[in-house]
Amino acid sequence: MADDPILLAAREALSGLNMPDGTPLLGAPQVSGPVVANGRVNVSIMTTAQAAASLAGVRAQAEAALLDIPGVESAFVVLTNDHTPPPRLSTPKTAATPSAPPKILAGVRHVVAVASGKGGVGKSTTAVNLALGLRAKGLRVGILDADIHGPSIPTLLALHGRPRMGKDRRLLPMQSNGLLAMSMGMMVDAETAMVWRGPMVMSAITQMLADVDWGDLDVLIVDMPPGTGDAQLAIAQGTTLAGAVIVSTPQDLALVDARRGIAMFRKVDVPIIGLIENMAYFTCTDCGKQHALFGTGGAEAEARRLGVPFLGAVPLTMDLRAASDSGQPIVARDPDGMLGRLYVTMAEAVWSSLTAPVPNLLKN
Ligand SMILES: Nc1ncnc2c1ncn2[C@@H]1O[C@H](COP(=O)(O)OP(=O)(O)OP(=O)(O)O)[C@@H](O)[C@H]1O
Repeated sequence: MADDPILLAAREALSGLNMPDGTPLLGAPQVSGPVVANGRVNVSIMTTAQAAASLAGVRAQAEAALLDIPGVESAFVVLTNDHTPPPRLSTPKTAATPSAPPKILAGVRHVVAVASGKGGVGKSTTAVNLALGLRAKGLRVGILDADIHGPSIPTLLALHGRPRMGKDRRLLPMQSNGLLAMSMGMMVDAETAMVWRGPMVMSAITQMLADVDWGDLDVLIVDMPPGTGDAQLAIAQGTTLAGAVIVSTPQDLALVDARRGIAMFRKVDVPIIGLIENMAYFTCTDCGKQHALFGTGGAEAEARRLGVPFLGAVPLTMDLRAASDSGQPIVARDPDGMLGRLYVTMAEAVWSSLTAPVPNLLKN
C-alpha cells in the first residue's frame, strides 16, 4: 500500500543515503524496494561480486536506519549478483559470494543439506526428523528452512510468532523440540522472494545466515528448496556444506531427479552422505500387508549404481503425516516406535559420515 506508514518511514529513512558514487540510494537503477510486509523491510541492490565490498557501508547504514523505525522487526538489504556465471567444476566455494560464509557460521561444526530433485517427496519431513535424531544423540542441532518459496518447517515444528532480535541486532533462532530453528519464510516476504532468481536467492541466504545468531552447533541441517536449478547450486556453493542427504520417492522419475541432485552436489565437490527413500512402501491398516506401490529396491539399486550410501527406506504412513501436521514430528512424538528408531539410525549414519568420513565419501 502506498500509504503504509512503515513504507513511508522506510523511504524517509533511506532518503538521506547515497550509493558509493554519490547518487541517492533511492531511485538508483540497481536498487529495488523498499518492500514492506508484516514488519519486515527488504531492499535489493544489484551488484557484482567485485563491487559488493564497496556497498557494505551503505548496506549497514540502510539496515540500521530501517531497524530504527518503530514497528520494523527485521530489515534486510540484499546485495544481489544477477550476472554471476553458472559455477564451474571445482570453483572455490566462496568465489561468487559477496559475504564470506566461513565467518557466517563460525560456531557451526557441520552444515548438512537435505535436498531433493523435485518437490513433494518428503524432504522437509526427512530434514526435521533427521535433525531430531541427531538431537536424540545429545548433539546441538539447528535447522534452517531455506525453501523461501514454500517454507514448511514452521508447520512441522509448530513455530509461531516471530524470531526475536538479540543484543547485537542479529536474529535469535526459535526453539522447538530441543532444536534451534529458523525459516527463511520468517525473514523474507514470499512475494519479495518470488522475483528473486538463483544468484539472488544465494546472496539473500548467505546474508540472512549472517544475520542469525546460531551460537555453537554440532550440526546445522539446511532444508533446501526443491530442485536442482541455479538457486540450489548457488546455496550448495555458498554455505560450505559438509555433505548432502538426498531424499527421493521410489518412482523412476523421482529417481531421475535424485540423480540430477547428486550430480549437482558432486559438481561443487559436496560429498553425498547418502540417499533416503521416502514413501517406499505402504502398510495396509486393514490387512497389515506391505505394498510396494512403485516396486521395491529401486532407490537402493540406484544408490549402488551411483556409488552413494543408501541410508534407509521410510514407509508411507498415516502416523508420519499426522505427526508432521500436528507440529510434533514422529521422532519427537514416538522416538522408540519403528519410524522413530529408523530416523535415529539414519541420523547416526549421517553423524558417522560427518565425523569419520570413509574414503568413498570423499571421492564420490
Ligand atoms: N513417509 C511419509 N508418509 C506419509 N506422509 C508423508 C511421508 N513423508 C512426507 N509425507 C507428507 O507429504 C507431504 C509433503 O512432505 P514434505 O513437506 O516433507 O515434502 P517436501 O519434499 O519438503 O515438499 P516441498 O517440495 O513442498 O517442500 C506432507 O504432508 C508430509 O506430511
